[in-house]
Amino acid sequence: MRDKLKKQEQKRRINIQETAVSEQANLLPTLVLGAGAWGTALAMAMARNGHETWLWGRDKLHCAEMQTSRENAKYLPGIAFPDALSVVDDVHKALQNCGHVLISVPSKAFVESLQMIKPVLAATTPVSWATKGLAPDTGELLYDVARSVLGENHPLAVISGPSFAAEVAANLPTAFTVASEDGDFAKQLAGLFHSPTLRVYTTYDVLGVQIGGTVKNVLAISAGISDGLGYGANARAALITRGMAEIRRLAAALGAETETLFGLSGIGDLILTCTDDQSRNRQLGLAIGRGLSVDDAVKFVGKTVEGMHAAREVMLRARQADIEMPIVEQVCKILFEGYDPRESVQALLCREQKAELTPPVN
Ligand SMILES: NC(=O)C1=CN([C@@H]2O[C@H](COP(=O)(O)OP(=O)(O)OC[C@H]3O[C@@H](n4cnc5c(N)ncnc54)[C@H](O)[C@@H]3O)[C@@H](O)[C@H]2O)C=CC1
Ligand SMILES: O=C(CO)COP(=O)(O)O
Repeated sequence: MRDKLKKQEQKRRINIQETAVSEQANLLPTLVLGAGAWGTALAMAMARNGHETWLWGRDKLHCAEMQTSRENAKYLPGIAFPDALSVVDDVHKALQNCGHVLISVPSKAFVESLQMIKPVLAATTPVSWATKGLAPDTGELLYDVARSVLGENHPLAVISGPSFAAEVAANLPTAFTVASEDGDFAKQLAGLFHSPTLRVYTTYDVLGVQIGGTVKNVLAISAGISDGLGYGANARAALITRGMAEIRRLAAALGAETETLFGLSGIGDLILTCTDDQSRNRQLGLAIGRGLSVDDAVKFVGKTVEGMHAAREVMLRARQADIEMPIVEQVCKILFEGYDPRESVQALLCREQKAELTPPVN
């Protein structure tokens, strides 16, 4: 009886996989721009589903190495590329022939990537990105930046959620969210990734997903600082919870759905990055808390730390919206004004007494 059930389950799984692969096979290839950790892991996830995926990186030598070794030894060593993944040299040709572009570069290179694809891309090719952050200086949401550079005709989507590249590449169970105002595109994009190890949810709330994914990086720096100072588990939990209140205030002020912030791209990613040492934002905070100067901590981590880039812009958006974000404010003071992390924690503790919840007014 047990064997029969096992066989039925195996058959069901094979059927699901075959359906997914045959549906995806009808789609034109996806071009992933950015051969760092995340771009590569996402490309591998699609290719494992049988979807033809092209990976492009700006570093020609790195790309040549990947073509020969069939792995990204620089960012994800020891994990072989699936057959459906190819590393491409000619980005213009790939842009002209792909069915979808996924941008996975750091936020500081996002506009540059859009400007590169704009003149070459067919008029209605969908564009998605996995970049987390805001436009440098202006603090604009990347969705707005993409609309303004690409115009109205390209369906757009954001990929976000609690997902370390190394774990996705290693095929460990993961869930994340795809957000788009175009429901069909959201479903199609989610389908490219969805597999027995990768659950992909869809939403229309592009605003909430972007805010959660951006602010959690700044908060992960604060959690790292607190842990680096040795302040303990209570302090970390307080920072995560009060940090969540800051995300919620900013999101509400900008018009996002509160529910999104309690989903994968909000609390999910906040917990992940504030608590696990794989997070580069947390690593930066830990190094600062343990006594390194900000410059030395940046060198020590030596990788993309989006919270460092987003902190000022998040604060700018908070001031424009006239809301308080005291943890983000203290992170900015430590990162850019030379504040001692201990003074900053004191400043947070010495804030006036507040109610967590007040009774509703009749
Ligand atoms: N690594 C992770 O686990 C995750 C990363 N992300 C986000 O994905 C984005 C990319 O991060 P990672 O891949 O981790 O960074 P990374 O540091 O591993 O790689 C970034 C890549 O972008 C390339 N790059 C930089 N400027 C470029 C440009 N102008 N044009 C083309 N390529 C350029 C670099 O050469 C490098 O290969 C970030 O916004 C990050 O927050 C999101 C979720 C998970
Ligand atoms: O966004 C991430 C996981 O969801 C990666 O976090 P870090 O950029 O802090 O490593």
